[in-house]
Amino acid sequence: MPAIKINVLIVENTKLFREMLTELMQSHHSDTVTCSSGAAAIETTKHRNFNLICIAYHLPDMTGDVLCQQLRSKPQLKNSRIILFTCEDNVELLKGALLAGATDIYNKNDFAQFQTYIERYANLVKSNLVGQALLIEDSPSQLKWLKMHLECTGLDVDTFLTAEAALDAFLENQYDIVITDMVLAGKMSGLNLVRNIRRLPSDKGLTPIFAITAYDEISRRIELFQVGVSDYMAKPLNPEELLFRVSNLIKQRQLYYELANERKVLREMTLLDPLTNLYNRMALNQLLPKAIANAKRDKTAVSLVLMDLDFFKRINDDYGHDQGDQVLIETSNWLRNAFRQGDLVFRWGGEEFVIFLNKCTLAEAKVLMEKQRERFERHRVAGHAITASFGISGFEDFNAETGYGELFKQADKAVYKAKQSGRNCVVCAEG
Ligand SMILES: Nc1nc2c(ncn2[C@@H]2O[C@H](COP(=O)(O)OP(=O)(O)OP(=O)(O)O)[C@@H](O)[C@H]2O)c(=O)[nH]1
Repeated sequence: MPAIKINVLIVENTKLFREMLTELMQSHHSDTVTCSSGAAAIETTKHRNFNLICIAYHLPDMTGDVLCQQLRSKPQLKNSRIILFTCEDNVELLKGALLAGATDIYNKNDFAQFQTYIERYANLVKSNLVGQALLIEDSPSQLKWLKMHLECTGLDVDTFLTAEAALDAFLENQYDIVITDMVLAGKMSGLNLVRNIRRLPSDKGLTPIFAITAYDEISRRIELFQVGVSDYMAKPLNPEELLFRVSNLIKQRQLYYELANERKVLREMTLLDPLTNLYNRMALNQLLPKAIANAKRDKTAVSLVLMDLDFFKRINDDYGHDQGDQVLIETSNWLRNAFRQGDLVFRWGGEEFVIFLNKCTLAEAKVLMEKQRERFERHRVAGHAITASFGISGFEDFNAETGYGELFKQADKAVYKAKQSGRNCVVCAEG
């Protein structure tokens, strides 16, 4: 059974477009009602709720934004998605429609875009989640209601009225998400339950926690995030929003596991540096010659950077080896997130890193590395002021015999020059 039934109201007086929309909605098994005027839509929604309303901007008796405003004022349609359709690109008109309460606006001439939107919406609504949820709520009726909605998505749900009992279950079992009210029946509050979970070592402590609260004030929200909840919603809960948010958290969690597993496999293959989790020298020897040969074949420019931290030995000598390690770890985390997909970052050894920049000319690489150099200058790394020197080589001449070995040699010479020139600078190889 799908978690949420899609009820659609289509307000459109052009027969062809009305039929196109109806067909699309029915292909996703939604209940569809059609009207051809604003007045008919107002009448139809007198006592009915729709979670999706599609309105043509030009209706025989009113414009779509006026109808949108009237529908929005009905309490049962407060949270509906209202989509307006127009053929016009008039910015003021579009702005007015959003102000009137439209969720989004689609151009009638780009039906494919709307099809994609509906597919995504339908997939999310009907998504079959696989996982185990721990649900804690002190009101038995609310607990039953929440359990029913969560189970409709495919989740297995264990329920508890108190945090104490829930925590015992949490320690014994493997849950993909914890959904908890903040005010609970026992002595332990929802906040304390979150604190207890976050304190746990290992992956258990990272389980997504979704908080439900009766009080939606800024200070409470900040408090929730501070103790470590992943997301929250204030009562009264809208089941559709709740399920989307819960589904997002579970998918993020699953993605995290997939990445963690991938990393484990790589480490086992001894391609990752154990301290920084960056690719190591062995990975470099496997990946770089191939990447450079591919670039040559595709005639795309690439650049190779050698980055060497300046006076790194002093950190070890003055603050200890652990602090030195922290600097290396934080530097690696920076570098890992600093470049585009397709670029590769390696720990070459000690405090030396190699960065392969795909589809990047020497001039572009210089600008990028200048930014990284400034970043070191501006921000402390693991609490320490440290700078770095960069040597860059690149190839744009695709007929030349230059391969990985030559590029590496040139970058190495350039970084040597950077060190000789006083460090904290970027030097490009002369070719
Ligand atoms: N903490 C820590 N230190 C390391 C690691 N690998 C290498 N080192 C240290 O890194 C230091 C590198 O020192 P040097 O080669 O003199 O380089 P530097 O002090 O950065 O000086 P310049 O490169 O000339 O600016 C040595 O003291 C190594 O022991 C590591 O994994 N962790």
